Amino acid sequence: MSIKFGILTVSTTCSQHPEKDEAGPKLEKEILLEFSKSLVSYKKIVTDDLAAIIHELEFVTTNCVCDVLFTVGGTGFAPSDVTPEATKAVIDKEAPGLTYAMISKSLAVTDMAMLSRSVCGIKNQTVIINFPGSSKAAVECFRFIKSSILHAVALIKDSIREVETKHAEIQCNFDRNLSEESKVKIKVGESRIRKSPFPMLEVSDAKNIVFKTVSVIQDTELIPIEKAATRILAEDVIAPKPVPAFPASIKDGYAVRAEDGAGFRVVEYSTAAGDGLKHPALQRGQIVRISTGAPLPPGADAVVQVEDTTLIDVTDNGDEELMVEINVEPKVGQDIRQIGSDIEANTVVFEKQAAITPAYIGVLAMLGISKVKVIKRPTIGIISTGSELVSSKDTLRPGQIYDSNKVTLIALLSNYGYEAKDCGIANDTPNSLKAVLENSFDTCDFIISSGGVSMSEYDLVKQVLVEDFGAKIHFGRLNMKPGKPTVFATLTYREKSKIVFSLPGNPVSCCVTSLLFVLPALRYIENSKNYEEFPNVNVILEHSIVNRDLRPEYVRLKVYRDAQNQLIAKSTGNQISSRLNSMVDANALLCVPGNSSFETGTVKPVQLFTQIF
Ligand SMILES: Nc1nc2c(c(=O)[nH]1)N[C@H]1C(S)=C(S)[C@@H](COP(=O)(O)OP(=O)(O)OC[C@H]3O[C@@H](n4cnc5c(N)ncnc54)[C@H](O)[C@@H]3O)O[C@H]1N2
Ligand code: MOO
Ligand SMILES: [Mg+2]
Repeated sequence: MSIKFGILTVSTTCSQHPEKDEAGPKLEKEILLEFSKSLVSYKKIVTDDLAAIIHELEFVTTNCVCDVLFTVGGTGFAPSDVTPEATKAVIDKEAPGLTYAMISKSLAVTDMAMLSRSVCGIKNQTVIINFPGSSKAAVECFRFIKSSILHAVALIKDSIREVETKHAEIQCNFDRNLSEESKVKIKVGESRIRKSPFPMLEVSDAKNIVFKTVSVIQDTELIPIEKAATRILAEDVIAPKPVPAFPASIKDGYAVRAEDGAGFRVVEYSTAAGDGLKHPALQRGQIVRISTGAPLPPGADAVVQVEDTTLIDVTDNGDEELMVEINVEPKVGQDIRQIGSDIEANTVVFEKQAAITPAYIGVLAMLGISKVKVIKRPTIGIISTGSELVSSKDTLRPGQIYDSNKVTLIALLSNYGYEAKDCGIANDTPNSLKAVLENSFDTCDFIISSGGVSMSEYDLVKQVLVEDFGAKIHFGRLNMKPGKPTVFATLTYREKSKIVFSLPGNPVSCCVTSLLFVLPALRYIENSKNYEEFPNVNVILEHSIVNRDLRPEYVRLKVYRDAQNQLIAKSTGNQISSRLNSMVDANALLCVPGNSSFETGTVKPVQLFTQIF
């Protein structure tokens, strides 16, 4: 993150003779030495005048001229020293920790630090920090607080990436109680690898390795039915009560005694859905007006729909029916849902290992079941790696790009019902990778990272996994395009097993390998017995497809139905693995063997990973 600094020298003498200002220039030099990518965007000298200082502070903070503004001078006991008063008048929030740090560390240098009245605080998005006027003291104070500046600015600007990385580092160091550095050293010169040490595996072999390695989860949990869609039942569901629990009318009409047959009848009362049974049993010749879903009154054994009746008489005010003619011979049980006719009590409604669909949830609700026991899912964490990455909420510096993999992966998993946690972005340095991975292992069991797995000296993910976490790399290179450097690893962290997929950083490679390995692994872990691949369907190719690479290529296709209801497939355009647009409308993958082509009109099986709309 680049920071904009400001220096406001407060000195009546220097405002008249700027060449006498020593502290300002020395501080500037020190800032640029420490924050090489940052700049000092504001420099000014004002007199020791309360109004003049306030005016400058207001100007800088209102116009976001800088992120951190150091005032230099005017913090002592002299009558003219009013910088702290001006600062207090401007800031919204005080930052006494900064003041405390400066004073306590300065006391180790000189007792005179006792006389400092320095104030620090925040106004809008700017931190204001009062330094003493002597150049030595100003530079010293800067050194005392410089370690907090990056994080302070990131927090104020809500710079997600910087904050997450810092938190991960702090958390990691805190947990270990020591700032243990990564054991990995970046390879230089002749030690850089020029050939991958990992054998190139076929996709099918890699998948078998994944299925054999991931342990099948036995844990269960009780969750509210509202959250149960796509989850796997851990036990049979037995109906605690019948549905319906009372004989209910299927029609709007009249509850009758079938043996009374057709003819004129007295309408005793009316009953609607939701009404309880509060009336005595029907006697010969009596009927009850009834609505669909209402409980059948006692004594009634059939319902005659209103269309099969004629109104004969109403009350004087015309509101209530008195007499109706039943036009058809009713049959016993006609238009009645008997008790348990939808679901019988004490029967197995759903068997364990069923995947819960929305209608399952409705049936559970019908049975009065509000919680359901399901197979526990691993906690999933997503990491992006790359020093070039910035959250799309942040501002880009030259050479940086927005992180798209993390949000894509989280959304992709959510699409298939899996919740995943954002575990931040790691820089391509051993320490940052170690800290971010470690933080993810603290809270997650199934980690998906992207980037940093290919051949450069900054592709350090595998090394950090092995050297810092003792991971076993099950595979590190696959014969596929995109997705060649895909990594699958397992490790034990604080006595718990962790599964790690480190996917290639190219956005398409990351998506395709998620569909081919990550999702299958998650589904297999949860329900290995009923595991099924995404469906294969035959499609007609709208155009020829050529693969010039030696690796089998997983071409992204859009499958649609033509006017004759045939399934047609067309490519989603340029298939380069950086072009995420080739994924956006894709609903299928076609595997084209290395160095071969498929002709227009040929029928090929594709793997459908989402619906055909
Ligand atoms: N000498 C070789 N170089 C490369 C090989 C190889 O076999 N030999 N393989 C290539 C292939 S194939 C792929 S795929 C990539 C994979 O690289 P990494 O996994 O190491 O990923 P990075 O180098 O970190 O990044 C690659 C590319 O993707 C962009 N990226 C990374 N993360 C994100 C993200 N979260 N959001 C958006 N974009 C991201 C990154 O900026 C790079 O442009 O390696 C080839 N090289
Ligand atoms: O395998 Mo890389 O994933 O071609 O782009
Ligand atoms: Mg790389």
